[in-house]
Amino acid sequence: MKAAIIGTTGYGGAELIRILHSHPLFTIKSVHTTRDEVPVWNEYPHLFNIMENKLEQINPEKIAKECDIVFFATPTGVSGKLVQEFVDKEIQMVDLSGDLRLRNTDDYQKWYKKEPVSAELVNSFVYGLSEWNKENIATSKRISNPGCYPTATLLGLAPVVKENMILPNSIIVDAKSGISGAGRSPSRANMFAEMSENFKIYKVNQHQHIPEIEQQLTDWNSEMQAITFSTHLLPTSRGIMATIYATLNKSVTNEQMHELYTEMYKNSPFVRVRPLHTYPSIKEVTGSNYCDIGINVDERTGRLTIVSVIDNLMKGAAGQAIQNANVMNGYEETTGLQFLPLYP
Ligand SMILES: NC(=O)C1=CN([C@@H]2O[C@H](COP(=O)(O)OP(=O)(O)OC[C@H]3O[C@@H](n4cnc5c(N)ncnc54)[C@H](OP(=O)(O)O)[C@@H]3O)[C@@H](O)[C@H]2O)C=CC1
Ligand SMILES: CC(=O)N[C@@H](CCC(=O)OP(=O)(O)O)C(=O)O
Repeated sequence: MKAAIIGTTGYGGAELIRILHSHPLFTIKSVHTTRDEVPVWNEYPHLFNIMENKLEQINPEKIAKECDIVFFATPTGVSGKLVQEFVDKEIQMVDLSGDLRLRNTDDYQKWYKKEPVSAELVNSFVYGLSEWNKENIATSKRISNPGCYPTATLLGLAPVVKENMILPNSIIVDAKSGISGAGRSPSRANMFAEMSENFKIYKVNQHQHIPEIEQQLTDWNSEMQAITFSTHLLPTSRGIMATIYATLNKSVTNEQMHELYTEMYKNSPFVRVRPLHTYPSIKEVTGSNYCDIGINVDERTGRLTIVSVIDNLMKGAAGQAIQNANVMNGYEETTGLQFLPLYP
């Protein structure tokens, strides 16, 4: 299948190139920009002598004629508009932004502070949390890829929320992300001198991923209530760790909880539930599409601690986008994604 990438010069676009370049079933037909039509390696010297493509302006007619699938690695507020230029065309779409995830368009307006696209357009996209929405992804041609923090958080919480094992108002998510999560556009807050040897909290109780996480939690279990969700910036390039706390609604042992997680993810090749009393670090998934999860039941407090780690650019963005494209096309979900974590 022939693929086009829009938003190529950003970090998500670069990661899509890294995966698609060696994918056996997709080839990169065209890569797009709103800036100069220069060879990709001008923008990304690490692709010198590897990728000959020139960046091209975005021409929806031409892209739809030449390609079978288009990936939008474009900012929120941009994707929603671009997608509308493709809806009347025969082409599969995978969008990495937040524009097509929230079914309640008032929520979008409130949390993103931008004009939403129509609910009809949002509803024509399937939410691409690959592990838990496979049937819908397989029969769709339009995927709205989850946010990076929601991916780590939701994969961590799914077993206990679906099995109704926690108090509905007790979820606290303490999440941390590497700086590439903020994209490639420079900002003062993300400069080396600001971020090296530093650790910051940001968007306190205001993060735009809160309604996305709550939407999925209540889809799974209508009892679920508002969550507390805090985001922090780590002085690393990649990686997300979500440390999640929730109060159990009954007495459960560590062994029972571990069995539940292992059972629920036994058919999910990218989710690795760690053995009891071992916990993942972000470096153990860097460069790969894995989400690694460690759990612990604190018998003293009756609370569950869940640690969920991903690479924000892989399982949190481009990796999951390709996983969804695989599922959408009936390919094995791991195709072209079997990267080992890059360690150390
Ligand atoms: N970084 C991450 O870890 C994650 C990102 N996401 C989401 O994925 C999307 C891409 O993220 P990321 O790669 O980090 O973002 P970047 O800011 O790094 O890149 C976005 C790219 O979009 C292109 N772009 C900007 N404005 C327009 C426009 N008006 N029309 C067309 N293209 C435009 C730019 O390319 P050019 O200037 O060449 O046109 C730019 O390089 C975002 O929506 C982000 O929220 C989701 C999960 C994780
Ligand atoms: C580290 C960092 O700044 N991360 C970004 C993730 C943004 C993102 O992925 O945006 P959408 O999913 O909403 O499109 C943030 O916290 O806003």
